[in-house]
Amino acid sequence: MSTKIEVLGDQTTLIARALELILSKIEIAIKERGQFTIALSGGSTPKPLYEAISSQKLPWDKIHVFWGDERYVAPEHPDSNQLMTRRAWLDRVDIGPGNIHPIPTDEADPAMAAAKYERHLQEFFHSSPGEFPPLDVNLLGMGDDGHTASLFPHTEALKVTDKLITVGNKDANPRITFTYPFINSARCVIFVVAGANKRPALAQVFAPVADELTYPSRLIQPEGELWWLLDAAAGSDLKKDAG
Ligand SMILES: O=C1O[C@H](COP(=O)(O)O)[C@@H](O)[C@H](O)[C@H]1O
Repeated sequence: MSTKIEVLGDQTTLIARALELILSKIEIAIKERGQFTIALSGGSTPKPLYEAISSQKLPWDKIHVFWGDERYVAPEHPDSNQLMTRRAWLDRVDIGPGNIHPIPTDEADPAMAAAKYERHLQEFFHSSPGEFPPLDVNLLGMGDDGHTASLFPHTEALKVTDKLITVGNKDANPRITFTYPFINSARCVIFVVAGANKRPALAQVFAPVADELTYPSRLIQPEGELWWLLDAAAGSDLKKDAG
């Protein structure tokens, strides 16, 4: 694993750097493998990034978009990560429906939806149960409690290591989420984190010793590249080079 931490001045610089990095990964992936696969994060931080991506001229037919987590709500619900992404990015570009891979939220039981998305990923990547196929980029945010995707502190989802997708839990509300081993199988994981409220959790995520069940973002240790892109409000206490 190679870890790079970049502390950017403000949110505009942070988003510009995230865009630059993603564009470089798109170019490499399409050149080397003919397509680019990305899993997106939800929350508020990535919205301007998605807007910035939507203004690029890209080979949309070669780009496949997945989500790393989703609230268990209908796609038109204001809390839906899919809705936010569609409004900020996907509805603004000429990307075909076959390239958009939303997390299903219409099963009677969230566990059935998780299993359905897992099967969809296995079909897309031609992988077998137990295999962890690599996405080109897994974009992540981090909550001020140290959660990432919908891997919340001290929840059952943190124990799931034999699946790609599982059911997360936020204040007794189900969510669908990538498991941490699946996130770790990505070629490149990019955290984009902004705001002073993230500082205490970041200090624990980068501490030499801390509990992974309390700070789930510590579980993200991909074999490939790991990038932490932080604005100064979030990251000014951190050293820029983790080796
Ligand atoms: O709950 C969520 O929040 C995290 C962080 O969101 P942010 O608003 O602080 O940027 C996000 O990564 C995750 O996808 C989302 O479901």
